[in-house]
Order: sequence, then C-alpha cells, then structure tokens
Amino acid sequence: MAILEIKDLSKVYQGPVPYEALKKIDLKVEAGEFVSIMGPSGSGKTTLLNMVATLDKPTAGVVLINGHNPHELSKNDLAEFRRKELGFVFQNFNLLPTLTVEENIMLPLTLDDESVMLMKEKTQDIMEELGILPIRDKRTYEISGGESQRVAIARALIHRPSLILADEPTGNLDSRSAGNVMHLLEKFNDERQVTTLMVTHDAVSASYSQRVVFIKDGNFFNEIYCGDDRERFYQKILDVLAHLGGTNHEFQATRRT
Ligand SMILES: Nc1ncnc2c1ncn2[C@@H]1O[C@H](COP(=O)(O)OP(=O)(O)OP(=O)(O)O)[C@@H](O)[C@H]1O
Repeated sequence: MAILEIKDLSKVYQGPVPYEALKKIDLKVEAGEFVSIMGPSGSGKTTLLNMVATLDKPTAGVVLINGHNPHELSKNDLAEFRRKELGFVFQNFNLLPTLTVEENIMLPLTLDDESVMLMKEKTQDIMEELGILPIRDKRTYEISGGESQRVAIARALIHRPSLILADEPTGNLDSRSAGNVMHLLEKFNDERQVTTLMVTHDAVSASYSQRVVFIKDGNFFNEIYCGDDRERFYQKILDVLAHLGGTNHEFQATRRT
C-alpha cells in the first residue's frame, strides 16, 4: 500500500517572473519504505517536501497521504491531519527553548487530550529507546546538536505518524552525530516500518535509505535502489550526483576511503 502518492505535481511560484519549480512529478512511497530525495541546489527538493508537508499548495497535481488529499481539507481539519499523519525532523531541530527535553517530546500528545499518565509513559518509552533519558530535564540550549536531533526524532515519532518527513536532518551535525541520527532513522524504519521521506545533500546519509530519487530542474531525473550492498549503493549515489552536476559543497559527496 502506498502511504504517499504524488501525481503530476507542479508548482509555479508567482512573481514578476513566474518560476516553475516542479514539473509534473510522480512519486509513490510504499508503507515501510525509506526514500531520499537528492538533486542540485535549486532543483525543487524543498518545494516538493513542502507540498507533501502541506506547508505550501501545489499549482497542479495531487498529493495523497494514506489515500487522503490534505490540500482539500479545511484549515482546522488540515491542522489535525498534519498532527496525526505527519512527523517532522528539520535541519535546525525546531525545538522550543523554554521547554525541557521531556516537555518538547510530549508536546504533540498534549494537543490530543491524552491522560497525563499515558503521555508520561509514552514519552519515557521513546526517550529510553533513543538514549536521551539522562537529559530529560535539560533545556534545549543545554544539549548538543546530536542530542537535539534525537529529541526532534522522538517528538516526530511519539504519536506514531504515517509518514516522517526529514529535511536535511544531518545538515547541522558533525559526521559522528550524523551517523548516529541516520542509524536511528534506519532502525525505526527497519524495526517499526516507519515510512520516511528525507531530503538531503549528503550521499552518506542518503545511503541509509532504500531508494534515492534524483530530481533536476524540477523534473524527475533518475532513481536507484539500495539492494543488499550498501557500500555499492553509496558509490552509485556518488556516480549519479557526478552525472547530475553541481559542486562538492552542494552534495558533500566525498568518497569514503
Ligand atoms: N517562494 C519562492 N518564490 C519564488 N521562487 C522560489 C520560491 N521558493 C523557491 N523558489 C525557487 O524554486 C526553485 C526550487 O527551490 P527549492 O528550494 O525547492 O530547491 P532545493 O532543491 O530545495 O534547493 P537547495 O538544495 O538549495 O535547498 C529555486 O530556483 C528557487 O529559487
């Protein structure tokens, strides 16, 4: 079953000179899949993610999440749909500095009228799973980038959404923390079949997914599957990136030694 289905999706940014950032993109993400989106700077990755995240409306085409088109919902229904169906992990973590780690993670549940005991239990479980119990009472400015992203992942997962949307989740992390974060996303995908769509410039991060979809100039360019040889998949990602053009800075496409 497809958790996400995108059909003929186009986006034209209006302005003095209208700009077509996405041109009739089709994409299906099956339940339990982990898919990365890559492409040169300006190719339309964030535009695509924003349409799926319902942060912006498509000019044409359809987004179906679990069979429902969120762009047809009223403002109130959309807020609830987003809260229930989607989990977000951003490059800059988007945590609330006035709250503790535990309170940040619990936040999505407080909007759902759950009992405090149940909320605490669920929060405790996910903190334990992500190894962040020791920092539960800290404020977000007292923890590291890697810890912050683990808190953000806990917050994204706690209400068990249908789809996790990750926008450059390792973009602000050193390679060790980035590796930890990718291991966690991979683990939740593996063990709980959490369907994940991630935008990244980083070939190493992309190599943790099962499929990479490349876009260029708003068009579908190519897609490759991991299979059972992750190292080979990584090299294949680098090859497509080299073919696509773009700078090393854009792709952080350093070959592993
Ligand atoms: N609000 C907007 N108004 C007009 N043009 C926009 C707007 N947002 C994005 N664009 C343009 O649409 C194109 C695609 O942008 P988008 O941010 O989706 O690319 P991207 O692949 O995510 O790039 P990057 O990797 O640099 O983040 C770019 O040419 C960009 O300048």
